[in-house]
Amino acid sequence: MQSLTITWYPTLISPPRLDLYPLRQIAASSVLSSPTAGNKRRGMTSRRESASLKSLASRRTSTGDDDDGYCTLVDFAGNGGGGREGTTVGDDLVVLLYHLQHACKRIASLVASPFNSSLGKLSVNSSSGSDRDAPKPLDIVSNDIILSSLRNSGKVAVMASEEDDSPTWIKDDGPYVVVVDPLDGSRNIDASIPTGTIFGIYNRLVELDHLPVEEKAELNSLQRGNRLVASGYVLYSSATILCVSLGSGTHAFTLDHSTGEFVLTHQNIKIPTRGQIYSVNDARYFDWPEGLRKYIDTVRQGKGQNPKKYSARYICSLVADLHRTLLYGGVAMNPRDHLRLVYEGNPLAFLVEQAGGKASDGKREILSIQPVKLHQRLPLFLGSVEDVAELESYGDVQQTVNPGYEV
Ligand SMILES: O=P(O)(O)OC[C@H]1O[C@](O)(COP(=O)(O)O)[C@@H](O)[C@@H]1O
Repeated sequence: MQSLTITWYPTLISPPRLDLYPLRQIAASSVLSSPTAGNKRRGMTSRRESASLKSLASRRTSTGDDDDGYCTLVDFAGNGGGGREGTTVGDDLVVLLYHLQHACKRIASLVASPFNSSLGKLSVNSSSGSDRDAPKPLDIVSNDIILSSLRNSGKVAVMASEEDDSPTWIKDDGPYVVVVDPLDGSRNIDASIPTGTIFGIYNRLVELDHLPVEEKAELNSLQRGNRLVASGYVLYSSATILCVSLGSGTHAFTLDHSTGEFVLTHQNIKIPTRGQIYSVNDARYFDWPEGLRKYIDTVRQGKGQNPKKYSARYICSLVADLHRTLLYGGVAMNPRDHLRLVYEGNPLAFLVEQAGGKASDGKREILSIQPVKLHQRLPLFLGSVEDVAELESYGDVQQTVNPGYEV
């Protein structure tokens, strides 16, 4: 992949390396803490009383309840919030999350920067000859930002990205594998339409350590979605929202620009079991199979299992369309083989299932599909359990006709 050197106006300083940084100090460090609401508490724990940090952490519950109600992502994860049932979130994962969220803040400021508007418009020729869309400079810069954050974390063995033909091996003993779409929806960026970063985190498969680098990089990246340790997205919109699952529930944090922190705003998101919204590019109606047409015609008229007339919403930006679906219910879909299993389908399916929803390719559960190649594409149906199940019951919902759309 081509690399690009671009100067931009950074609004946030680079973080200190936290690879071996004791986790409990992350929450206490004055470099990382917010200067406002949590100030008093953090100041209290910064030095003299660092020994009492552990007791402070245990006072704050894993549900994210805090003495002043201000709970950052690092506080939440560092205090065990959202870990798989009966387990806490390990220090390594918190360090990795810290670096990832910092990278996303940098991308957020880039996406919104008046000095980089032209970056959204250009396309960079991809030399790979693959069937992937030509990346925009912003895609490449975002990719570089994520890669450097993963390197700095010291916790990642391999990164597999939409922007690279093959996975990048980073560190032999990194405990994690990260799959990522650094900037999804960038085709719309010059119109300031919301975009997003999507990521998934797996454990490194130690049983593959003896293999040549290229081989183990690829096999580590092709893990089934049901092996995900964590996944998330960051939505760059009117608010910048980081939505994550660490294996128990789906939680969203909103960027507080006054402190530069992601703050817990939506704990334990539950997708309504039924919605009243469908989200799809329905200009493709005449290329759809019979089953999908019937389903959409039925719910539009209020003649489905939910006897209400459905409404259409389609931003054409996957993270934004999914975020709305998580909150309001319904179904977000792309019925053609377009979205990628490894770094779009799986991470989003994990979030949807952790929020009590359903994720399907129209026939199979997304998380059960064994990926066979990094940039594998598939149809995607995500949303409310009952809506996705009803849609699947029409049988023929995957679009196989794909004339090659220009827009
Ligand atoms: O053209 P369609 O089928 O409506 O696809 C739109 C989808 O493609 C995306 O833009 C992703 O495509 P890329 O990964 O190629 O950028 C999504 O954000 C959006 O949901």
